[in-house]
Amino acid sequence: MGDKIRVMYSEEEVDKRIRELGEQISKRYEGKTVHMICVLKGGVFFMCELAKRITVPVTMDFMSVSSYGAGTKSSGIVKIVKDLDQSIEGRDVLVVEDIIDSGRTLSHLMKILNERKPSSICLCTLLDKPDRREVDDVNVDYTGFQVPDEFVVGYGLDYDQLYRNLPYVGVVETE
Ligand SMILES: O=P(O)(O)OC[C@H]1O[C@H](OP(=O)(O)OP(=O)(O)O)[C@H](O)[C@@H]1O
Ligand SMILES: Nc1nc2[nH]cnc2c(=O)[nH]1
Repeated sequence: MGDKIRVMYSEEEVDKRIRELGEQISKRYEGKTVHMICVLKGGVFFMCELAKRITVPVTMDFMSVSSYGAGTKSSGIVKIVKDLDQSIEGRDVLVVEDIIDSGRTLSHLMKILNERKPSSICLCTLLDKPDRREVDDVNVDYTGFQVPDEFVVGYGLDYDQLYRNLPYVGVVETE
């Protein structure tokens, strides 16, 4: 019973990479407080693990967005389903995502957040699928892994809401 999942990045590989990202981010924000914004739901697992590896002071907020899609294709118009609880004006913001695919969600979201006048804003994603990009204005500051054009699950990423809790990144094998 259940789908077969092929491991793409093991728990150990993901943990190691998150530690490296945590070190880089801690250096960049030395002397500052980093205000981490998690894009729900997929970003939650990465956000928690990354936050534990950051050594400068951290505050957190959460946001949920959905794309107005035409069919299955994202239009890139982002509707805010749950907005941030706090203002980001004057803060050093780090947006944390699980995956960037077409780039449409983040392109739109970063514009919305920039209008709120943060002191700085960076984007960190666990996974990036550059081959799928449809927009060219998404600047990714920190990437865990670049992945090929396969549908990945685990570490926050779902398939029909399942598999988010897998402690590794994998691909659902269809036979
Ligand atoms: O680059 P794009 O093509 O715009 O796709 C990326 C978006 O898709 C995923 O979210 P999803 O809509 O699956 O929501 P979820 O995190 O709640 O599963 C991911 O977390 C990004 O927000
Ligand atoms: N779960 C999942 N969600 C996505 N959203 C965009 N690309 C992907 C993917 O590969 N897996």
